[in-house]
Amino acid sequence: MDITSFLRDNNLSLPFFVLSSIFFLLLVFKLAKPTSSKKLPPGPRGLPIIGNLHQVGDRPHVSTTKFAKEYGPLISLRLGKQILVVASSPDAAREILKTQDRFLSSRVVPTAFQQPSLIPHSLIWSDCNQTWKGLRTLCRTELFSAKALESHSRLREQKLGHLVDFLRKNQGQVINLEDVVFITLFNTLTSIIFSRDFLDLKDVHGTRDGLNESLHKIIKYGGIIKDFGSFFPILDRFDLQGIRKGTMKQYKKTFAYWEDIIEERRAHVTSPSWSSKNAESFLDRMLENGFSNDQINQLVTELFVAGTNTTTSSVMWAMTELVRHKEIMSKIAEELKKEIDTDKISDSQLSKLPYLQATIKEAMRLHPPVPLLLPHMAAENCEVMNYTIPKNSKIFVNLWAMGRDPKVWDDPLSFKPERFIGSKLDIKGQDFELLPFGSGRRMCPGMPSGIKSVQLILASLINEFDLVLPNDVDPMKLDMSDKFGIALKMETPLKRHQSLAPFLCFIVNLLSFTPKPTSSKKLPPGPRGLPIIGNLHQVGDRPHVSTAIFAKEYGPLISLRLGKQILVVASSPDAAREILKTQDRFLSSRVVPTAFQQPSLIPHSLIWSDCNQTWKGLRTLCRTELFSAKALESHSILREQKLGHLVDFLRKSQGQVINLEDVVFITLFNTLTSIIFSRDFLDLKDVHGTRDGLNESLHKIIEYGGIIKDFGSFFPIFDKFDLQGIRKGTMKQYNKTFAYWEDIIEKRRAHVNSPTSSSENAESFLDRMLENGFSNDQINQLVTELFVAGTNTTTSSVVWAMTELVRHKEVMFKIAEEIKREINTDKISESHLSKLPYLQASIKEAMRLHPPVPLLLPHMAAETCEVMNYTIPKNSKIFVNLWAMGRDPNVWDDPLSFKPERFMAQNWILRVKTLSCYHLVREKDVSWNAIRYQEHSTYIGLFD
Ligand code: HEM
Repeated sequence: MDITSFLRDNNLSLPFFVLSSIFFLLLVFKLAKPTSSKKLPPGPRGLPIIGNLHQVGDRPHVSTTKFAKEYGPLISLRLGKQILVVASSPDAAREILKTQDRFLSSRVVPTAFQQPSLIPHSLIWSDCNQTWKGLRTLCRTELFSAKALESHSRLREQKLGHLVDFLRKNQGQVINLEDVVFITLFNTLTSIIFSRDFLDLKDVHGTRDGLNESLHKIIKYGGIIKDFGSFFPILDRFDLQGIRKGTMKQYKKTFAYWEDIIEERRAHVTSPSWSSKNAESFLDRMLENGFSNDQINQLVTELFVAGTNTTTSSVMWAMTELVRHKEIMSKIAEELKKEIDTDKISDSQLSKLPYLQATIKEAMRLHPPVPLLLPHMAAENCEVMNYTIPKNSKIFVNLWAMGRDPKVWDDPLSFKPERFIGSKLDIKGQDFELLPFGSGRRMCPGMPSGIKSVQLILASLINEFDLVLPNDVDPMKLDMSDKFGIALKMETPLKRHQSLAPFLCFIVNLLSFTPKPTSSKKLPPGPRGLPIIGNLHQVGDRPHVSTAIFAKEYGPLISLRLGKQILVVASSPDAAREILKTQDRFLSSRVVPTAFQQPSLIPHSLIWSDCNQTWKGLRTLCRTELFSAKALESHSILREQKLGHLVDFLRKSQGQVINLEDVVFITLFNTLTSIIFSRDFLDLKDVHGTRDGLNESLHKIIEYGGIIKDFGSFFPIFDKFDLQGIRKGTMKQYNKTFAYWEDIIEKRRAHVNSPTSSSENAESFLDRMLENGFSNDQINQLVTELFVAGTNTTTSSVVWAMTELVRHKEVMFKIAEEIKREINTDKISESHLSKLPYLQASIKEAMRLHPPVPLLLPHMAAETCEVMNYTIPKNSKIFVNLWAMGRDPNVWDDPLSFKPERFMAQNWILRVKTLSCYHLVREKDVSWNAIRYQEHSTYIGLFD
């Protein structure tokens, strides 16, 4: 029957038939498409906007293991906009890495590696495209095939020989085990790639620097978990955490090490006489394949980053377990004795060491160097264990959770290599309960080389050295916690254990490993805090006062915890000396207050930079042009002129209510703007009424900078959101401020850049900055810092001193007498100051009781270090409480009295920049009010 007769027979119209057929087909299609109606894998409930961000923590392999216990082997989380799926059972891993491998093998590029010039050439971060296939094939053939491994075996053995020789020669000395293993592996790889070593085992004492430091920084950037740009794509392009920029900086430093070698070999390879048989290294092979410098740099760095850190981490974890399990170490030593009859162990002998191999598997089970694999990404929506994984989800496989799961392993937390003896279970990607190198198309291509290196290093070390814990230290008390990164490392590496001193087996001689003196020491004492917020509720709005009270109870060096931030406060001269002198090198970094964390400006900061090149350059420029004796001398006329304006103004305003703080501020500000821009910006006459315009903006910036309850800094997870609007508010005021001198900069830039310009024509500090090639951002940042740091502190000193003089008329009279006696001109000039010791003593006394920056600006510990027998952990914020010291009866007699006489006998040096208080004393009929005390100002007088 045809359709027309069917319709006719059933009394149906054609349109009705067509519509119902479409409806029917859609229904069938919908029912047949299994994924769309499925749900996301279960997981913990998140918060609005941030999702589960606050629940992931710094050790995501551990937190997701906990979630897996509650929600099952496949869970999903939401970090901002990003969906994360984590598999934590062998079955879930099999579905992801085998069944759905085709759809789930794309990559999510971590922010650090999103470098436009390099990422198109990436092996690790490309999706499974042609570039990726070509690179994997090249690496397989030239680096990891049986033939390639064989041809590199001599190199590997040679580098290991250097390590063993080095350890032998350094018996009894402090050695950083992790670093020497890293250097050995790194030099092996650079020898294969560039035919030369780049690092030197002898440099291992002391801190890392140069190439070694840059590589570790790249690895660190790559391992950043709290990468907010990836959670909130809207923020991504701003690189607010400086991850992309920081990584690129280190990349460039790294590339410079082999730039010349590439050029030299490129000349060879492209010469007409070149033949493939001449190829000496992997570099030659890349050049033969027409690789550009960017392609070479990218591949080489990826091999370094992926290959050295993971292998080092595997060796370190295995070694640590062996130190804890002497019986296993002895069994390996026996196996070596039985099977190896040569002096040196070679690649080819490794297959005879099954117990060593079992030990390595066991160490990788408990401590997989890449605990979540590298992040995979779903290229398509697809289905795993009856759940939907949406396109673009990030996917992790939690090897750490599987390795410790009692459903998968008997007695999972015990270290028992025996479990692998006689078992077919291997680490080569076929057994889904044990996948240290991954599985499927993204599996580690370097596995054959990685396994060989770990086996060879461990065998050689155990063969030559007997690792024991001296001083009867219980090895089971070693700290086994780990730290998440590109490769999982020990939180307290082996070298750090003070008591861990492995010694040579046959020559009984100590070979100790870096004992960091800090590890056994405690934090300075302090009041007990609450969970999460710590001591936040106890600090109050006047931290110099609250910490002075704590110091009375807990001693001169205390520690507090504000959220995540550790705060150390010194309140005695001895503690201050240790911080500012003895440990100055380690404790002089800065914590940038939220207000000043402005990506475009902060790299140019003088106040907030660590003691780096920028900082040194800016300090030198300021010293020469602003604060040297010559510069001070050349600006003295300006200073006296502005002071003259203030005196005139006060004379004219007799009998009126004057805000002393504001007129002093304006005077100092105009002095500084005249030095910098050759003009005044504020007008004394505007002082009546409220502050507005530039004056208001500057005060708002100061206010933002001084906010104490800055929650972003206590809870870094919130920092990026700027919930209190501190960064945004400051930037708004900055922009308003900069507008005041924008035109002046442009005008002077045209002058300075003109062909007729000469250095001798420089009229102002602005001209000097322009001569030095400063950008507008650099100028704005330095100028604002000078204003903020210089004017407010000096104003505060003047106002406090003046207030004390008003309270102590007898001191005021003595100063007046001194001036009358010593100075016989009408106007006081700067050259008169040395004749006024009592005035100077009064200023010292005011500064003792009212230090304008009572806690100094926050310092930061660049390294963990020791002060007064306590540990100050790296990244702690450090304050020195001048206010407490100035009022301490152990330091000063009768500390609360204002007595300039106490300074008369001594020869204390204090540089004073202003004398406005003196003039006010002479004009006794002027009154003032509204003195706003800057008791908790956070600004230092750079030149006070
Ligand atoms: C014990 C040492 C090593 C371990 C435990 C290890 C582990 C891993 C893991 C787990 C992955 C990610 C797999 C995935 O995302 O599914 C990986 C990827 C990778 N590894 Fe290794 N690795 C080691 C040594 C090496 C070495 C020596 C090299 C090269 C010199 C290397 C080069 C790579 C590369 C290039 C990738 C990315 C592959 C791709 O995305 O296609 N690895 N490795």
